[in-house]
Amino acid sequence: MSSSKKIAIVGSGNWGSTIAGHVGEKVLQLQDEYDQQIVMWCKEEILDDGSKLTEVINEKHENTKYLPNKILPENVLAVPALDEAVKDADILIFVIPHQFVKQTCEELKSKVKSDAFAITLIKGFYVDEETNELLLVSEIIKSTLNIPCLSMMGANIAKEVADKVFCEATVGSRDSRHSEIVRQLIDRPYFRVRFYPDVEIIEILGALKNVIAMCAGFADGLKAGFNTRAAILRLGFREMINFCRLHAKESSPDIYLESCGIADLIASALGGRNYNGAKKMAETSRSLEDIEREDLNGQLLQGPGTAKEVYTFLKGKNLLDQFPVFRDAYLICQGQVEPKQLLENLTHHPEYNEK
Ligand SMILES: NC(=O)C1=CN([C@@H]2O[C@H](COP(=O)(O)OP(=O)(O)OC[C@H]3O[C@@H](n4cnc5c(N)ncnc54)[C@H](O)[C@@H]3O)[C@@H](O)[C@H]2O)C=CC1
Ligand SMILES: O=C(CO)COP(=O)(O)O
Repeated sequence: MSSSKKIAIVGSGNWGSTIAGHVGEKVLQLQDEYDQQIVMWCKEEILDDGSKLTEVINEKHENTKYLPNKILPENVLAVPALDEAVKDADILIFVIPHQFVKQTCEELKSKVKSDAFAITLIKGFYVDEETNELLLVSEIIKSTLNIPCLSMMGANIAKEVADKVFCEATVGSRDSRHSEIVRQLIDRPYFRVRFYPDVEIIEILGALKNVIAMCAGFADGLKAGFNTRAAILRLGFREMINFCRLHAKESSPDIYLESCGIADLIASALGGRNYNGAKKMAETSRSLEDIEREDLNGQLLQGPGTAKEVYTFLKGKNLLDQFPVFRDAYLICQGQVEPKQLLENLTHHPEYNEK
């Protein structure tokens, strides 16, 4: 790595733009160690008034579509060409909706520096169709680009981070040099980070909480009592932990109590987009696809796609009965069962058979 490290943000949505601004401000304080310009890959779009999104971002220093009314530091440069954005980057921060990861990584093949490293902030995963095993975003980045990949997840609703409201996050890293760089770039008095070696579990928790947050939304939309809503979160969290244990039995037990675990679930179930979308669905009977398309102005829900992957994985392992909250979340998203079924099925949850 050269002495002045270059940073590329692969993504420019609601969280992508927020983190670009966050890191942009931070490198101004760090001076010589980091290139002072943050390059942010922005998939080009023509806005309603005919202007190009990248040009608007670079002229107004505001992502008017995905992070309106938040001014970005002037050292954040939106770049429409993916290969140009990552060229010479030493640190790549991946923050696109998970459904675009494979295609984006394919486009990046052989385009990144061999001694670069990546960190994923993306909440979602795939299931490999042949093996029925999880295919994590960090693994796709690692295997396609041939560079190490860390993960960072936590209770980080973008708008609040952009407003500099206190939050924390959990970073998965097995390399102390990379950890130190992430600490330098992210950690601030209002954004504290903690480190664990469990890159994969951190990432799986970040994906799973979107599904359980949707269940909280279904329950709230149905005006379930506070006790029932709490039960959904507890049983959902239990299923998250059990799901993680299917993947890696040796994770640090404390990881579930970190920001990437219980805290992200709480934040998302109080005010995340997946929660809000699911609540609207239960209240109005509009489909999640319609809600996403009509109400979110291009921002994307990660919960429905993840619910499908989780369902496929559990079905392939004949474990659906052990995970009724995850099972019902998918069936509700598909319109195959009514949201109220989720509440009715709680009484038969396998938790009650154990002790
Ligand atoms: N928004 C939030 O509060 C948080 C989001 N995250 C996670 O970060 C990831 C990215 O989320 P956001 O930045 O909020 O995105 P977003 O929900 O704002 O999505 C819009 C972005 O998707 C991009 N996009 C659309 N089609 C694309 C394609 N074919 N290829 C690549 N990009 C395409 C758009 O250009 C735009 O930048 C997600 O996995 C999300 O779960 C994590 C923490 C907080
Ligand atoms: O991940 C998030 C907060 O940590 C945001 O969740 P949503 O995508 O549901 O808004």
